[in-house]
Amino acid sequence: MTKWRWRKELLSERRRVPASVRFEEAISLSGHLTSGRVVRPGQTVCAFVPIASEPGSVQMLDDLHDFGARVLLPVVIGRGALEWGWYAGKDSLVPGPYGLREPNGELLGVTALRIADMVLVPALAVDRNGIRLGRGAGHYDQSLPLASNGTELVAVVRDQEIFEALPSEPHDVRMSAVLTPNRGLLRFV
Ligand SMILES: Nc1nc2c(c(=O)[nH]1)N(C=O)[C@@H](CNc1ccc(C(=O)N[C@@H](CCC(=O)O)C(=O)O)cc1)CN2
Ligand SMILES: Nc1ncnc2c1ncn2[C@@H]1O[C@H](COP(=O)(O)OP(=O)(O)OP(=O)(O)O)[C@@H](O)[C@H]1O
Repeated sequence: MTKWRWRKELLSERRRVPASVRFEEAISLSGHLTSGRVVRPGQTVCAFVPIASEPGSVQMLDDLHDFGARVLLPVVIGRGALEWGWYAGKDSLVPGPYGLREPNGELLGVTALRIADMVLVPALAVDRNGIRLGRGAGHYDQSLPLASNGTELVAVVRDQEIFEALPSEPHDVRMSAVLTPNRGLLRFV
């Protein structure tokens, strides 16, 4: 099956998930992130503001922040690597392209993710080898090679979105772990 076909099916599955289930799943994701086993206070985490049916919530960003993590969010500038800005609370988010909400503060440049200890990467699915399927804009595939060695790259998906094998291309950056509501953080070997 092509990447395009996978995306279409995964998105239509996600749209069928009731809001109440998404809400509970977001609480679980947040619980894992602030359990002390995934992120430590003082660490820098690149996160994302979920759109449409993506797993997670703005509350999760607040929880991470209250836990003591420093939270960076992506800002889309053109078609290349993502820019980054600090998350400074719900009220600091402003509308961006594709219905995104983005931080309104200073842009820190594309290399800001070098300071991240962990990057939470939005994904439609991930496979057992850490191959991630995104929305197909290629922003993360261009940004993730700029992260420092040892930075944990974590695909955030629903429990049903881990598959045996997904189509991959040479530019796809492998994830080091996946985070799901019910299984928590699973590292790929
Ligand atoms: N929350 C989030 N932030 C992100 C990404 C993402 O996938 N999710 N990106 C990952 O690269 C970058 C933005 N790229 C994007 C590329 C395409 C669409 C998109 O196709 N949006 C749909 C609406 C959403 C839906 O119906 O599911 C659209 O515009 O029709 C969104 C973001 C940076 N920030
Ligand atoms: N490192 C790169 N350099 C240049 N172009 C790239 C790179 N990575 C991806 N692209 C371009 O982006 C397109 C989409 O890539 P891909 O299908 O892997 O996106 P994705 O990982 O699913 O999406 P995203 O990263 O936006 O969440 C590719 O067809 C390619 O043209």
